[in-house]
Amino acid sequence: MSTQAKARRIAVLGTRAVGKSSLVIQFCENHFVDSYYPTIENTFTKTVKYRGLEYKVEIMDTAGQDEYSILSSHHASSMNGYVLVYSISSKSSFDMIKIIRDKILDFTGLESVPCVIVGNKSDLNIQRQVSVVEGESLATQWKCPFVETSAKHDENVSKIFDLLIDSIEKANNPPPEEKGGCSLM
Ligand SMILES: Nc1nc2c(ncn2[C@@H]2O[C@H](COP(=O)(O)OP(=O)(O)OP(=O)(O)O)[C@@H](O)[C@H]2O)c(=O)[nH]1
Repeated sequence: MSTQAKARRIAVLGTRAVGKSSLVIQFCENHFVDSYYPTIENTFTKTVKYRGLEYKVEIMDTAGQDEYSILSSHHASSMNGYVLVYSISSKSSFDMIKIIRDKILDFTGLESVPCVIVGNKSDLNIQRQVSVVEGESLATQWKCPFVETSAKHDENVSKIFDLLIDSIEKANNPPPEEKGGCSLM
């Protein structure tokens, strides 16, 4: 017998042409779009199973942001979690996710939010401008997961959403804090 799926809202953010739509389309519709059509805004829904529970995930694919574009309060505050995408072949797209995260924190007034850092286009290794170590150290700094993906080759795409749901659930149900010195035997 299945219980009702939990609803979770996720925004996919990053600068232009890093592959946000390609990742979402690969995840939800299992194909890769080679051509480039700038997105205005699209919402996709997919039911995923995670740790035996069903989640109805609403994924908002946004228009590419830059340092000047205003992140709407809709994108920034009504979400359960965020996918922050850069392209491994673009250093400036990596710098942009730091600006976008700052904007989210400003909007929400929180010190941290559930997010996953995604270095997309891992198939373009020959054009790499951002090392794996740079991605990993940002993730360590932000205490969030990091994954390199290829929407083109369908590598690690579903992992993005597993990692993010895991982070969202951990943020919603934090493990009980260890109480210093005193434990119940
Ligand atoms: N080689 C390679 N190309 C990719 C990959 N993902 C996306 N692309 C290509 O990169 C271009 C931009 O992809 P989109 O998915 O439209 O990028 P976007 O971030 O949604 O772009 P905006 O809507 O402008 O913000 C397209 O030509 C894609 O085919 C990938 O993993 N590898």
